[in-house]
Amino acid sequence: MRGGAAGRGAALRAEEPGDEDSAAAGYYDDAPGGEDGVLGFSDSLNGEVKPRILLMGMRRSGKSSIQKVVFHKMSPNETLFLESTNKICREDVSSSSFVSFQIWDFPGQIDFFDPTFDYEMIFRGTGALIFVIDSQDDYVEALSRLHLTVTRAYKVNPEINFEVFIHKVDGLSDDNKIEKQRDIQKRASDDLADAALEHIHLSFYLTSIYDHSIFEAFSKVVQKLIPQLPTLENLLNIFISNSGIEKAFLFDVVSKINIATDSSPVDMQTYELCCDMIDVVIDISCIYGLTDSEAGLPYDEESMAIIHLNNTTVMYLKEVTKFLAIVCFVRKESFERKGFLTNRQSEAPPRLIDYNFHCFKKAIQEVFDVRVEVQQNRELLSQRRWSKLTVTNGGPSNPQ
Ligand SMILES: Nc1nc2c(ncn2[C@@H]2O[C@H](COP(=O)(O)OP(=O)(O)OP(=O)(O)O)[C@@H](O)[C@H]2O)c(=O)[nH]1
Repeated sequence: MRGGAAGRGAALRAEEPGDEDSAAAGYYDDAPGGEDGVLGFSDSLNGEVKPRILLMGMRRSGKSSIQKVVFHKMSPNETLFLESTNKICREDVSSSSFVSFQIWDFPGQIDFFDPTFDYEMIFRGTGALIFVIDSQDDYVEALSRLHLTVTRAYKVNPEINFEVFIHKVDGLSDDNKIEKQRDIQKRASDDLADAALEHIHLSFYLTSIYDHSIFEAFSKVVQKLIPQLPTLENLLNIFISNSGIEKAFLFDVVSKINIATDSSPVDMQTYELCCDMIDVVIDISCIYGLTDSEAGLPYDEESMAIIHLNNTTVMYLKEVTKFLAIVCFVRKESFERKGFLTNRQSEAPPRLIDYNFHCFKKAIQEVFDVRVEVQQNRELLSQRRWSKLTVTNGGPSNPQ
């Protein structure tokens, strides 16, 4: 590895979920503020509205494991010791400028008829519903649960993206995986067709926490919730075509969620290499980049790494924002191409890729600034509406 992962001390973390084990009994803790990461439903619509991703499915299907592996860097083997979830656990993920959402982990077998379970309130603010099916288990009951959940949720909020994770496929042969997916997909669509709801779209993914498939699937779920996705893709396309890059990914460094990529096809191996490179950078920086007094993950504007592979391809990682990194695959000759010459003879011209990256980073910052501005305007507007409402309802300017 050349270059270095030299970033220091930047705060980089998904918000801690709180301790689920300490949650109160019942489906949820309805104390305002939702202590311990367990939602207080009474305050669920207050504050910043973040898209909600729900993790649902049968008991022991792997919901909590998915959350722990993707967002808490838990090693897959450790999930063997996870206790069963017995109430809804909410976690805020605000790790990047573009990725900001809440994950709600549900206990298996939620009872929709339980009066304490206000499913309308939950589904109303939901962006994506991930239904996890254990592929190593009998899935007949899971499919009827999926049908019930989807139809209920759709009635309340037809905008929800329905994502089905056919999970734990690590124990299956390739043929078996395809066969299971085909069967589950067919049965789920038939159930919807029987209820005259064939227009509800379900997306299916084969996942396992023991490889990168879970990160890839989660990335696709999250990408659908990023309104700026087409802009990001466009910027990546411009960047790669002007720099001779073959493939570029924008990653959230903490979760290794791929926020966006250029429009050329993605293959699993490339994706895995990117994840490995992020791990290398963060791990090396953690060990050698921090002094004793510093805490947290060492990642900042100086973080970068260059790895020369043995097939004349170069991997190039660079910090884009506090939480995002770009990872590119570029041929050696394109990587070494120089940009324009400066007026000063003594100065070596910069690498083209570095110069173009600089422009790309600026453009991303602008997209982010617009997002912040829109959010601020929205907040201002709702504040004005709110104050108008309170004045009209009994304030001094009430004409009656
Ligand atoms: N082989 C395999 N096992 C998995 C995978 N994901 C989770 N598991 C195992 O499945 C078991 C149940 O996982 P949990 O995450 O506790 O399941 P859950 O859906 O949250 O369960 P409840 O909280 O009871 O609803 C654990 O022993 C995990 O190690 C996977 O991808 N492959």
